This record gives sequence, C-alpha cells and structure tokens, in this order.
Amino acid sequence: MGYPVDMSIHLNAEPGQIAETVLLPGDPLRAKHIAETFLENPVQHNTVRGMLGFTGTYKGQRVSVQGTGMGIPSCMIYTEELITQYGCKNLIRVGTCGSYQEDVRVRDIIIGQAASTDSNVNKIRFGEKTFAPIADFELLLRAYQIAQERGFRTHVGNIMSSDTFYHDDFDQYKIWKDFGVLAVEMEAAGLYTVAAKHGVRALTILTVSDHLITREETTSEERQLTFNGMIEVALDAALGLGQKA
Ligand SMILES: O=P(O)(O)O[C@H]1O[C@H](CO)[C@@H](O)[C@H]1O
Ligand SMILES: O=c1cc[nH]c(=O)[nH]1
Repeated sequence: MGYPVDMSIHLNAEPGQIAETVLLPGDPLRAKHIAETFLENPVQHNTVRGMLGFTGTYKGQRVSVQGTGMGIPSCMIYTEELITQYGCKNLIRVGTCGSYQEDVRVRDIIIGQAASTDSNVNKIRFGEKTFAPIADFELLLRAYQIAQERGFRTHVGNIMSSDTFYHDDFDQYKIWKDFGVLAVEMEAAGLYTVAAKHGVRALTILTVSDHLITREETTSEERQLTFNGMIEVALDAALGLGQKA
C-alpha cells in the first residue's frame, strides 16, 4: 500500500491552483525561466524547499511548471503529489541529458519513448519481474510531429534514467550505448512509473547538454536559460489534449 498520500507535504499550492498539464524541469530555475518566458500571467504556486512552481496560461490554456529536483526519488515525490493531491493529468518532463550515441549531438532533442534504469525503485515494487516504463503514445506522437515540423534534429527512443551522475567507471555507459539507448538523464523511469500507476499521461523531452563520447559540454547557464525549442514542443504538444482513455 505504501505511505498514504492524503496531503501534499512538498507542495504548498492551494487546491485548484495547479493546472492539469504540468511541465517538469529538474532545475527549479528553469521552471522560473519557462514561466517568465512562455506563460501569460504566471503566478508562483510553490515555495516549499525552493522547488519553484508556477501556473499561468499558454495560448489560452492553463499550464503549470514545477521543478522536480534531481533524481528519481525527488521526481517521484513531486509527481505523486501533483497527481493525487492536485489532479494533474498530463506530465511532461523537460530536461537535459548526456548523449550515448555519435549521431545524437549536443543541442539535439530526444523524446523518451521508454526509460531503462539502474535504479532500484521498480525492484522494490515488482521484485525480480521487470516493468518497462513507457511514454504516453499520443503525447509522444504530437511532440514528435511538432518537433519535425519545426526542423529540430529529433531522436525518439530508449533513454537511461540513472541514479548516478558521477560513475566510478566512466565506460559503464557502453553497455547501454551498444543496446541503442540514446542518452542518460535521472528521472524519466520514475515519472513514467508513477504515471502508469495512476493512469495519467507522461512524456520526457530532453535537450542534449553534453556528450559522453565527444565530451562536448554546455554551461549551467545555457542549461537553465536556453533549450527553448523543447519547451515550445512540450507546450504545443499538450494544447487541447483530452484525458487519457
Ligand atoms: O536538467 P534536468 O532536468 O535537471 O535533468 C538532468 O540534469 C540533472 C543532472 O545535472 C539531472 O536531473 C538530469 O536528469
Ligand atoms: O550527462 C548527463 C547530462 C545531463 N544529465 C545527466 O544525468 N547526465
């Protein structure tokens, strides 16, 4: 059964203050940037732990943006509370990642069709059986078509949600690369699992911020303040989206 979620411990928004569609960057300052750049009349709905969250409108539709922090456990806390306490239905992670593949370049967009993981979270849930965390197909299709129309270099496929940013063995990524995994980040497998548990839509859209093969990197300022292409893809993909059947 787990811990009963009958109040929101990590979000102090009022009931009804968070929209059904929520963009989820790991970085709370990217949440602020998204709200200030893309939303009309943004109102800050969360202050707890400095994990900034805002709600406004985008092309006439209410949209929220909520930082989740880094890693699957942090992301799962926010997404569980967003769904069970605030009725959120469409959860779209907008994050950064490190590319595993030669042809997936820095600043390319990746849409996470599925998320592999080295995390234990689903072993706690499913024991030795393996759950495959996947994206919502309709959201994925919409995002892919929008990204294609706009001419963004876009890749769709399996991503890796790791519990470790600084691995002792740097080359451990090669097993994932050899099996076609596109890139590493730290939250999608948790997000997709929580969404599946509650029957809501989830998608992960990433911009490649660094490359494990070429070692090319972007700055933390660029990660916080740019990568606007994926934000617009996420916002437009959620426009007029009905509830999951
Ligand atoms: O840019 P965000 O969304 O935080 O995503 C990536 O960046 C962080 C690591 O630097 C991890 O959270 C990883 O998933
Ligand atoms: O290499 C990277 C880049 C972004 N996020 C990660 O988790 N790893």
